[in-house]
Amino acid sequence: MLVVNRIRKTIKSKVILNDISLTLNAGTIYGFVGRNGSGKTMLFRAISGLMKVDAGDISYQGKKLHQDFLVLPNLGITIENAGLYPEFTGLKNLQLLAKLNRKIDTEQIKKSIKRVGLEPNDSRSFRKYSLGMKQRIAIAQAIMEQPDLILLDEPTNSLDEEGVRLIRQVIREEKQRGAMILLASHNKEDIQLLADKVFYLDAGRLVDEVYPHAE
Ligand SMILES: Nc1ncnc2c1ncn2[C@@H]1O[C@H](COP(=O)(O)OP(=O)(O)OP(=O)(O)O)[C@@H](O)[C@H]1O
Repeated sequence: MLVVNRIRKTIKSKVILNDISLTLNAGTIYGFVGRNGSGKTMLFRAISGLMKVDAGDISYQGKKLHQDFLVLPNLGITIENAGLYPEFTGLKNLQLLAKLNRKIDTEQIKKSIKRVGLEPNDSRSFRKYSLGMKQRIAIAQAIMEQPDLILLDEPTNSLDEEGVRLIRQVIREEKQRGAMILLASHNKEDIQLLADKVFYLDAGRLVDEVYPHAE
């Protein structure tokens, strides 16, 4: 279980996250919606541990972030530019990242690349990838270690129709595997089709909890 307890964040006197509390469970997809700049990405950064909050706390399986661990363990995330090297292939990039945790081997990395519809042995460097391919490899990286918690920020952005279908299927499979998934998206269909529960953010505040199939 992930518990976000009254977190606040102010940057340059602007309140970015305003007293946000959430209790989230495994095997569930949570949708986060709201206008540009409403705080979805910042909330994900706070939950992952990439950004410290000014007040409140975040705990996962009873352990506190920044106290018991620096970043959440067993976390897959697409929000950052994943730190991929432009000169290396997608596979080589993921192999380098996988070395950090030493949890998976090349076969498992290749499987993850295939799952998002890319060719693991593609010899092109990441620099030459199209926007959609970059998006796919970021998702492959987020899921490759079978994390318990997956944070996806606009995962279907810049994907073609087939890519959107495929990535939605991957997200469903990850849920079935038991992962907790946080999904920020401006794509209404993503939210309606995938989310079990939806939170609405407005100017850093969690204003509403809405149900995706209500409309
Ligand atoms: N590096 C930064 N430094 C200062 N303020 C920032 C920074 N990044 C984002 N912000 C501010 O934080 C607020 C929340 O931004 P955030 O990126 O979380 O919004 P979002 O809901 O993800 O938006 P979008 O729908 O455009 O992705 C905005 O007011 C934004 O200007």
